[in-house]
Amino acid sequence: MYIVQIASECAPVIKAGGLGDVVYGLSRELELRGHTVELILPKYDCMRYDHIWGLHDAYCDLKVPWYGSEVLCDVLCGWVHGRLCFFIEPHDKDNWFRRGKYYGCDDDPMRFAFFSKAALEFLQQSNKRPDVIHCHDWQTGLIPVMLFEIYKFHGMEHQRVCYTIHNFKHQGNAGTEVLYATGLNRAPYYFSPERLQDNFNPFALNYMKGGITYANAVTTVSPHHAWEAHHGDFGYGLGHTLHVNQHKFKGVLNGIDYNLWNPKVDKYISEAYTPDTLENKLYNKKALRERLMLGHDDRPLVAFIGRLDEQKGVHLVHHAMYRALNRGAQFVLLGSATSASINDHFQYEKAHQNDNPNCHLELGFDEELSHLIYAGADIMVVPSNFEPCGLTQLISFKYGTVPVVRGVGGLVDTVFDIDYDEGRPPEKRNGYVFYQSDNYALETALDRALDLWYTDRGGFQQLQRQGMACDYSWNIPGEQYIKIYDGIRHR
Ligand SMILES: Nc1ncnc2c1ncn2[C@@H]1O[C@H](COP(=O)(O)OP(=O)(O)O[C@H]2O[C@H](CO)[C@@H](O)[C@H](O)[C@H]2O)[C@@H](O)[C@H]1O
Repeated sequence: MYIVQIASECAPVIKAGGLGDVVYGLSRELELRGHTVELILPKYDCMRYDHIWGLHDAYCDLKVPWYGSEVLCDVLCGWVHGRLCFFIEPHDKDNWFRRGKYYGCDDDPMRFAFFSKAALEFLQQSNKRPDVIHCHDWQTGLIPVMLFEIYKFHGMEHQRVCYTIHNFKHQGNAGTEVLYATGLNRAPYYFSPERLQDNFNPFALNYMKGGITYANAVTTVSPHHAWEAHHGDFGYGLGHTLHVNQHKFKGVLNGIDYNLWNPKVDKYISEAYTPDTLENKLYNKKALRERLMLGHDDRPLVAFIGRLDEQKGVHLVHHAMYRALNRGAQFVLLGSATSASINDHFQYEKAHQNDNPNCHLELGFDEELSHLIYAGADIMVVPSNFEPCGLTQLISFKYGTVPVVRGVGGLVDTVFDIDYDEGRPPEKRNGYVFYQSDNYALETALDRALDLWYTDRGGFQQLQRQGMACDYSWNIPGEQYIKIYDGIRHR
């Protein structure tokens, strides 16, 4: 099969969070299974050019219709750790992808509407006719809309779309201007409840709703979150739209790429290890402590890695830090804040903990350091308010780091409480789970993890090995996506 992935991220060249990991990991898995995969991405000024091999011009003077005129683009092509990627670079007066950041601009809806349009123009003009276009999140929600309303009539009638939602909270809203810019026009047609009209703001179009409505298959990134989004509050207003489209909606649990996330081969960690040589994990704890100038006494090390966003339960991250410190553990945080107020809060905490030999807060994005933290920590906290899948607990398992998580979304599908998950034999359990979102609930799980570390080192190591034995590779999800593609492609 010929599959084109269109997304706003692909790790490690463009990564703001888990979306990038998934786009890369899934593409690699599909290729390993013998399919042809190409990726289309924006060419941001701030992406990691050091991860692209052989970047060269692939298609010059791509003319993309925009507001009844045209925007000239170059398309460059290169390999990102073996994956063939096309990068679209518009020569526009607003410098859409030359902002020094991936997201967070007032005109994000217009930037990514343009990217979606340009990606389709590129396919159309370069005569690429994939069996399946797989697009991701709100940034590419307009792709199926434009494919079936415009490009279908220009030689692309056989293409089918799979649309994956990684985060329902960000849906992409715009007004009529986006219809005139993209050439969709016909405002009354699209501003209807069956098409793109937002379910709560009648004056807004909703890209994600468009993606759900027009795509041939819609997925989110875990079965439990699919249920929550459809039946609970986590669809952020799209529950009804999911209900109407339930015949084509399902949850497929993410995998992680064990070529990249694997303590046996990881080049960013100080000492390789496997379940059989778990004692070598200690060298990584030592290296992490040296790098962050932490003390070296015999204490457990608790970590958090993630975007510092309301989604991640920042109030509980804050509490986990103080609880861990009070219980005599060390605490390491790696995160970049998504709002000024959260950033200010953690900057204040960082200054406050500056001289503490048992605490380190690293505020920013640092891929290399994240690997060493996964390898060096004993316990990883994931106290999310909502979590469509969650990759940090999956990576933690592979590195023998025990997750302490809140039981929501994909965390429910992947973490099984060692003390309380009665539906599963003890040797298949792998972490600690709590359910409420107050401090006390977090303590009930974090304390149990720390108690085991303090009182039964052998038991703790056994739990680490049980996590390492779990298979959260792309193997099974890869197969599930192929089935979905097969079900929608034109025969
Ligand atoms: N400051 C930092 N420095 C270095 N690395 C950092 C970092 N902050 C985060 N990371 C890394 O980024 C990834 C984050 O994964 P998450 O599952 O938390 O994704 P996120 O919430 O962004 O995405 C959404 O998409 C993913 C993928 O579908 C879903 O798993 C998730 O639930 C959903 O919210 C991990 O690889 C983590 O190590």
